[in-house]
Amino acid sequence: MLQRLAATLRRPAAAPLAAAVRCISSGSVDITIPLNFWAGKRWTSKEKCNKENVYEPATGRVLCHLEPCGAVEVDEAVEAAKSAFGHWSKMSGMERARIMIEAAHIIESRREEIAEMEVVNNGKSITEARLDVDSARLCIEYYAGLASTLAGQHIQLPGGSFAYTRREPLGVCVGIGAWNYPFQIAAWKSAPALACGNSMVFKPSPVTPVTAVMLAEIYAEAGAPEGLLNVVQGGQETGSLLCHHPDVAKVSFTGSVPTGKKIMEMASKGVKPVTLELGGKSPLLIFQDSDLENAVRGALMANFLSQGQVCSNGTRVFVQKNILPEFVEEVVKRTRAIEIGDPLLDSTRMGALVNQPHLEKVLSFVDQAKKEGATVLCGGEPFVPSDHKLRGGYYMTPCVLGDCTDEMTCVKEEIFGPVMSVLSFETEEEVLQRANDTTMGLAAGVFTRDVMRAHRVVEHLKAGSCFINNYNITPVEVPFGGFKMSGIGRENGQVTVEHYSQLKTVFVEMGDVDCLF
Ligand SMILES: NC(=O)C1=CN([C@@H]2O[C@H](COP(=O)(O)OP(=O)(O)OC[C@H]3O[C@@H](n4cnc5c(N)ncnc54)[C@H](O)[C@@H]3O)[C@@H](O)[C@H]2O)C=CC1
Repeated sequence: MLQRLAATLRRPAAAPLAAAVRCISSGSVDITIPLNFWAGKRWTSKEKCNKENVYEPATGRVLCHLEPCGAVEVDEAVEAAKSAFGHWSKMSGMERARIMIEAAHIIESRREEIAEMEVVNNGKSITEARLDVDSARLCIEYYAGLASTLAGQHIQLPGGSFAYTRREPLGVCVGIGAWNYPFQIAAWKSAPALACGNSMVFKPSPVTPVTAVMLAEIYAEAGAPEGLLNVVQGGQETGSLLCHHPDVAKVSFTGSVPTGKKIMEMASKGVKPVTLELGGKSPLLIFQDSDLENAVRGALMANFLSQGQVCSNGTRVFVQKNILPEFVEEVVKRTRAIEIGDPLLDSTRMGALVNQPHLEKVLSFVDQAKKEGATVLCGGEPFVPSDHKLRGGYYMTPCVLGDCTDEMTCVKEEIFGPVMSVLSFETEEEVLQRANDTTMGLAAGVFTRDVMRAHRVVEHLKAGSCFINNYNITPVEVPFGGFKMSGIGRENGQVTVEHYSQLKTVFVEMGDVDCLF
């Protein structure tokens, strides 16, 4: 394990390797080895043009260079996946499960190393990165468990004839990921795909190319056939080559709504099924009979995980008028206390946003909110850590906006940063109408002690993932996905098997052919 990491990273000459492996520090990592992976090996890209810098958000340093894959490399990766599909799809569910469980064990043993690389490339706190690695592992374990349960039906027909159904894999699936949960997204897509007997070519976001390759290597080390999970690097051109590829059977995408629409359009040319996990502008409803302590905790969890860069975040926090002052006082106090800084430190609760343009975009939403009449109750400013090496990092103070109204940009548009908009409401009917008044429908939450109200409200919320008295909980056994423009299909849970397999019906005649001619 240590050797593999040593090969992955080039450290400053003075740093003793063993010590450096045990405690990566922000600003100390350079990645020089290739980040593409297919047919069981890492590959450099043949396309030397359009090289892009990949940054370390905590420091603003260049971490590595990304060379996007072109048509030749995409073909090679798809070819490798086709070849692996030939072996993998013929294995029994139990045989596939054994390899997936082994991959989960390797992830467990390399938890810290993977989490550290996620932090270095993404900027989130090490505490959260560890949980993401755990979620990836659990997802692989969960689908390994389901692999041997895939089965069809037997249907008795007249005269002793019968039919049966077979649940078959689709073939080579493509996964395209966003930058906010790089390792976890790769696992959430590959685990159900592989459990169903498919192979996969995964394209991470060009902003966070590092950890998906580690997952591909882990499957290979666990005994998967060469080419089972392949990683090609690149941006929209590489993604579009994958979506249009004639040997690709399905595309599963996580990212923004505008890109999701393009993916669907491209896939439609080949009548390929898509799974789309897109953005949100989710509501969180806090009624006056809530347990206030839990409601405040829920609002913080709904807004500030991963520096607010979470698709399911409940950024429209509707608070019933009577408890608004108390709620705001407590939420602001706790937001001010969030420890911002070096994401590799255990004490840090909020790291750096993913890159400079994104930080500027989030800050401009705060400026716009002020212009439109919202009150900044705390935060919303660039943050410069005292540690000198972090001064080029992309930090901001988490922000709570008060006096918000439904028409404001901060309430209508997805900010994808640590900005909570607080709104006041009076009645259940009113808040439901306002909560549903959006083209998105990824998630929604309600805090109340009234059990009847909780279920009534949830029934009327137009969102794919609803939370009662909690928020942003994503156990892998539970389906996750959106209504309306937040997406199509689901990730996690048993239902996802249906999105990565197809049903074949076999009719069996036991008598003579009843011919009309
Ligand atoms: N619903 C969900 O589960 C999640 C949704 N998101 C959404 O993702 C967005 C942020 O992530 P970004 O990476 O900026 O999104 P994005 O849509 O810009 O990019 C996502 C991925 O699509 C690729 N891509 C871009 N254009 C493409 C094209 N024309 N053809 C094929 N691939 C293309 C990118 O290279 C990247 O890998 C937010 O809006 C957020 O809400 C993020 C995480 C989870």
